[in-house]
Amino acid sequence: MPDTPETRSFRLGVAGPVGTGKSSLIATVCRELATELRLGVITNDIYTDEDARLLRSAGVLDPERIRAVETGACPHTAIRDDVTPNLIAVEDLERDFAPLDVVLVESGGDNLTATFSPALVDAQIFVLDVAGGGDVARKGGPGIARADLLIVNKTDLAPYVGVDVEQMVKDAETARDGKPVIALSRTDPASIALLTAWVRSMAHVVRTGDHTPVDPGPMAPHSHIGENGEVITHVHTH
Ligand SMILES: Nc1nc2c(ncn2[C@@H]2O[C@H](COP(=O)(O)OP(=O)(O)OP(=O)(O)O)[C@@H](O)[C@H]2O)c(=O)[nH]1
Repeated sequence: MPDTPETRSFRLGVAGPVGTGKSSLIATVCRELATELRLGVITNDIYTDEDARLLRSAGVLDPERIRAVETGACPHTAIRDDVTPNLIAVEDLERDFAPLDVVLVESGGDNLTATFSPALVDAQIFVLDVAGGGDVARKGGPGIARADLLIVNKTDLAPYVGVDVEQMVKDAETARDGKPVIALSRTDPASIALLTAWVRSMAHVVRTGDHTPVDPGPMAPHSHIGENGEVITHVHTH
């Protein structure tokens, strides 16, 4: 179905390495904003609908508004190269619950270089966590350097993993040339308020037509082991 101003939502991607807290962040956004904004969620998992089920069981949004895309072996392909299954899922959700204000699209947990195509989302959040090590923000990559928002997540764990959050945020800010960075923990209400303020303000900017989606750039060439043990190499050039 073609997009019309009435049915088109703000499509917000959430990407980042496995286990950095993407689903939890989406649950937090839903918990905080579901009474204020009309929300929907699309999850991407390789072989299951695990993330969608987890979010439904969190009870933060009408379960019907949370749908899963199973991506097959290469999770970033579904958010970067062949976004059709995700676009169909987003448009179905927008049609079934029209009008929606925001559809959050969670990528399958991947590596440091996976990013969304601007053909699928209007803006994207890249999620790191302190448990991945304090130096990870310095390693760069398209998501860290150019996502619309970078989250340094699970700051409550920093003392246990010996990470200096302030330094990690400084490193991230240096890598990002002034683009926003939020140090987040689900146990820190002030950090959650910063996140929801950002979502709210992006939703407004997108709605008023004052936002141009930016492509963070392609991911590096890499290989996966396929279901039958074969090596599958991907070279993403766009
Ligand atoms: N201490 C702490 N743990 C967190 C926080 N946010 C998420 N977690 C935990 O981190 C783990 C991974 O969180 P998820 O939200 O499932 O991470 P994900 O990035 O969606 O994971 P994949 O979809 O598998 O890539 C879970 O055990 C969460 O409970 C946080 O702010 N603090």
